[in-house]
Amino acid sequence: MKSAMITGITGQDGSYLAELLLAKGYTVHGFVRRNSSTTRLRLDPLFRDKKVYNERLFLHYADLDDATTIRRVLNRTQPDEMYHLAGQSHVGASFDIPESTCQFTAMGTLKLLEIIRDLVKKPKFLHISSSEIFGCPDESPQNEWTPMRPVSPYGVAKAFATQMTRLYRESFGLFAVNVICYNHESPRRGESFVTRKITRTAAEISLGIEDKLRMGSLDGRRDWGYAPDFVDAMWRTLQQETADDYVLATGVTHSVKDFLEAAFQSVGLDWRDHYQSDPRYMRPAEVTNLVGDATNAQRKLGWTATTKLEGIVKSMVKKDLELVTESIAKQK
Ligand SMILES: C[C@H]1O[C@H](OP(=O)(O)OP(=O)(O)OC[C@H]2O[C@@H](n3cnc4c(=O)[nH]c(N)nc43)[C@H](O)[C@@H]2O)[C@@H](O)[C@@H](O)C1=O
Repeated sequence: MKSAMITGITGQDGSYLAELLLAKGYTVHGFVRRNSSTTRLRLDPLFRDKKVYNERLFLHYADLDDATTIRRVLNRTQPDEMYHLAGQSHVGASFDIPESTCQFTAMGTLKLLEIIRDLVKKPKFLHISSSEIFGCPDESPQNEWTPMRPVSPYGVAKAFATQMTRLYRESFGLFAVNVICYNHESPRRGESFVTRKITRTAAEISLGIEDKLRMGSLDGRRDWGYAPDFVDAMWRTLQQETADDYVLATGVTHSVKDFLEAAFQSVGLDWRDHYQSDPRYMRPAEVTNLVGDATNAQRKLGWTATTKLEGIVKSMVKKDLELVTESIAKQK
């Protein structure tokens, strides 16, 4: 049976990917950062299955800049596939912390590529890139050949890592893939991203424990897909004979305002009664209208994004209503 290593296993995509690979019979390893909390909520369902937890799921401490530990663990575990999903992924935050964003997202990826280049048994490597590499592009929709014109420190870091992944494929012969992911959401999305912030606050307002939703610009449009669809495509990319780059997107955009309206409507509220503009959430530069062309993924992987935004909003609001209700009950 195959084995895989996942960086960023505790995140939204990492947890869905771990589930998918375990269901396919893989042994799954994950790198996790050491901190004082051992709570890993998104992996809890996997930890509860004692057979999986004891025999096929292994977590290893290593920060992305700890090359010695990463090399040692990779030498010991010898995975067939490596999915590199970790890094500072908040675009807004990258304007406040550009150095650490580049250290982990850009240099962290280069370090992994360097380690793999030296391994005797080289795993197939996937780098999760981002539509942020296109920034404000001249063409729409964007594909794998659209020039990179990033407008955030995060986008610049991802552009560097994407180009390095291509270079290690073309110059050093690694099986190295970029998946250029447009926004992808789910009930496991981090609460500081706009979709989850909206669904969480809509749930709180409808249950009477919050009144206002403070936000930045509502004008941006996003090509929003569903995270479990995206991790399925990630797995497919490493089952191919040759490595390539793939845009993963739905090809349809909606505005932040559309999302807001849909989420509030689903709990019977009008967002205009609760929305408050807050300059803290405005960014120095915005990508306004990114939309992806996933033809390459469709043709080579047989993949299309299946879940529509309406279904994503509903599933997120439903989960947040459950979570907020639970936390209110605990406080009583
Ligand atoms: C593809 C790409 O996708 C994601 O990056 P993002 O598109 O920046 O996602 P977001 O949910 O932070 O913002 C979406 C939009 O919503 C606006 N917005 C308004 N008010 C708030 C607000 O209060 N919070 C946030 N976070 N955004 C706000 C914000 O200005 C922007 O126009 C990451 O996964 C990234 O890793 C990635 O690769």
